[in-house]
Amino acid sequence: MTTEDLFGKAGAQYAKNLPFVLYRKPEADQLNGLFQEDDFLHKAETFEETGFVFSPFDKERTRILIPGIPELTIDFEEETVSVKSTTIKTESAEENAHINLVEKAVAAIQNSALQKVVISRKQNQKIEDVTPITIFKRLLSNYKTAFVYIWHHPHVGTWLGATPETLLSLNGRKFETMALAGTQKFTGSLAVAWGDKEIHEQQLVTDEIVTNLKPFDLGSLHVGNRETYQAGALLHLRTLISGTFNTEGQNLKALLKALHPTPAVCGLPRDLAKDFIIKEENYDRAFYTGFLGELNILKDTSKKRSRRNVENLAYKTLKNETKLFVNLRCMQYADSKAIIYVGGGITAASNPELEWQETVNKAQTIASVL
Ligand SMILES: C=C(O[C@@H]1C=C(C(=O)O)C=C[C@H]1O)C(=O)O
Repeated sequence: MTTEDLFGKAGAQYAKNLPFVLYRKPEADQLNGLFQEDDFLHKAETFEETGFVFSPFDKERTRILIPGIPELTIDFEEETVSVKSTTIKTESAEENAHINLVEKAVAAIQNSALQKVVISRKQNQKIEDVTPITIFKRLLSNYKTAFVYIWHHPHVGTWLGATPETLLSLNGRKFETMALAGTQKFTGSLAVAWGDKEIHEQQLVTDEIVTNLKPFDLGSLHVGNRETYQAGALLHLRTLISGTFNTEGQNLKALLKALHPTPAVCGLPRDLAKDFIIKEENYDRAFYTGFLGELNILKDTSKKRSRRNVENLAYKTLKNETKLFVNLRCMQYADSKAIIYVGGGITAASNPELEWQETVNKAQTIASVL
């Protein structure tokens, strides 16, 4: 299918108010899409389903599935789309409420076993005369290293995002995940200094992911070096974590239960952080900080034709692949407004005003495509 056909199909689907998702994986040279012919709300219950899963932050709530095998484009080339960036306007009441909540989180960390908690908020932004598919095109053009998507379901709404964070990539016995935390503005160079707060906060995430993976039947585990990673106008600290399981066909449900929500979006210890979030945040995160992506898609992973394997060409290596991302840097599209979701990790060393500013910076990177 051509890119134009895929966009045409998505536009028609949106006009008919039927479920669909369009997405591009990080650095990929293909655009993918999945379309549903009716408005049935399918659920991902066992994680043995095939399709595209869209899961809320709260594991107890419905995880939505658009079933099937994704269509892909063969001629995808990113257009460079220029946009006049919208500037976020914040209210002082929002600022005070966020700062108070961060202060409360710091006090809870000082006075209990809580070590880190991610505090977030939503920000409404007026938009005019722009379709969600146009916003998606702008995200594609601005965030080449991100997982970029537009997801629509008539019973749920329209969500868009460009997330820098992989939750889990699983192909046969091989897996990859990452610890991403710590934020500063990108000002032209990756050679930046990081404070102790950010290094500590990110190390907590790495350690917790490794601890949660250890009970599985691992063949190997590799924890990469901590590196500075650019996500649009922001920089983060990132550690890639990869390895193999001893057998194929891991219990995906159990793995996701172990990994999600990571301390990058919830906190540590997980239950204490989650209780704090549910009790204190005072709004519904819905799909923000949940996860999304391809579930159990059969992929041909055989090596490209070479002299050595030419006689083996009859034996294609078909493996089930799952590629899930954390739903960050995202927004909900509603008639004339975008609801942008942003947060940041709080530790004992957090400065409440700086944490507020971090959420403004994050909202601003998303608003730059509106
Ligand atoms: C929670 C968000 O991002 C997470 C929190 C970060 C931080 O606290 O510095 C950085 C990257 C993400 O792990 C968000 O973007 O809304």
